[in-house]
Amino acid sequence: MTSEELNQIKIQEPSKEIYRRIRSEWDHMAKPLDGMGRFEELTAQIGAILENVYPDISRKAVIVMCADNGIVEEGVSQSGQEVTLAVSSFMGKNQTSVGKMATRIGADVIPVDIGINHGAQIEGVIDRKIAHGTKNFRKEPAMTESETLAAIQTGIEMAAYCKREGYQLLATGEMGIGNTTTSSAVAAALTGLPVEEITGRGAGLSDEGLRRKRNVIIEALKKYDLRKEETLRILMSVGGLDIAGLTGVFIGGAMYHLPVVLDGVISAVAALAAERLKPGTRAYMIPSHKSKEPAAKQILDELCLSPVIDASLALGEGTGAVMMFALLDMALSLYQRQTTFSDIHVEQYRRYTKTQETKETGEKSW
Ligand SMILES: O=C(O)c1ccc[n+]([C@@H]2O[C@H](COP(=O)([O-])O)[C@@H](O)[C@H]2O)c1
Ligand SMILES: Cc1cc2nc[nH]c2cc1C
Repeated sequence: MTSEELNQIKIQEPSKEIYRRIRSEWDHMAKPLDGMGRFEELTAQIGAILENVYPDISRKAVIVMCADNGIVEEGVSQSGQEVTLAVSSFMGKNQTSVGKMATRIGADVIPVDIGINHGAQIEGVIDRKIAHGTKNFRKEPAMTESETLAAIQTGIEMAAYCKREGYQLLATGEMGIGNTTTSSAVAAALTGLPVEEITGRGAGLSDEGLRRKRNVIIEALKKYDLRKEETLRILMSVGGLDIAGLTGVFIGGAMYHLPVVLDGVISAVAALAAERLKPGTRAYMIPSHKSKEPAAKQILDELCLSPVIDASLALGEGTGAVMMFALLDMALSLYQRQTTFSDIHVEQYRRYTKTQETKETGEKSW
């Protein structure tokens, strides 16, 4: 994919009419007004995206982008790159955390090798390797422009594949040692927020390691002199193949009308990159949780996405998004098998306040 081809992609809005109808259906149900809280809004958004007043989300998949990061050489993570291969190999057998959680609720895990630093073909992992990991961004840009665009294209193609396979709800996940460093660097460059404020300990790091991680990012941001609006150059310089791949999954979700549930900080950074590259993509994003990593809250605020789970999760792989799958399943099962006020012979509750009136008309601006 060329940057020109990326520029030409058009994102349409989800259906406001279906959104309004679903909000109104929730109001007919025998329950307090807005009793299902944020889930009324989120299920309406899912229906609007899938263009169905009674959306079916029985087929769900989490696309897990697996890749290595050259910056790990600088001691920004507790382990080495070999752990990416080790965990990804188990993921191919559905034996990591996300596999266990997804199996429990009948969702599929689709691991993608988009850049693991190893030559082996991994059983159960889709081989879309673009490079054997990225370069060490302290010394040179993490990726070339064509690698970055190829990673975005891979993500878009994975969303297209899921659409063809009949999935109705996607989630983003990743596995890659060092990717909280790349995520914090991309987050700082996209938002202009101070590195100290948005860089955490990732999978686990000593005080000295955290100081080193912050300094490496500060130094790189000076070196590349990135402007907030240069999304592609930011991804290339200090990002990763997994982040760029997930950026593509968000864009693909919007192109093929599939809702995409975010996971943790890496997903959130990719979501912001997607919205910056293709404004309007945000309307297809479903928040899940607020990661323990400090950048997550700031990025979600920037996207005006409000997570429903606040449990200091920091596992990655798409685990928090799969938890959200279960919650959405429950909310929709209630909606689909609804008992209405007329079923129980009680008059429907009315809306009185101004905000309630807005909800009644179902006005939604994405
Ligand atoms: O999802 C998150 O918010 C999250 C927060 C901290 C760590 N992780 C996971 O931990 C790995 C990155 O940690 P690190 O310390 O190597 O940058 C990577 O494989 C992520 O899936 C994930
Ligand atoms: C073991 C392990 C599993 C992971 N899953 C996602 N990130 C991870 C990081 C580590 C270190």
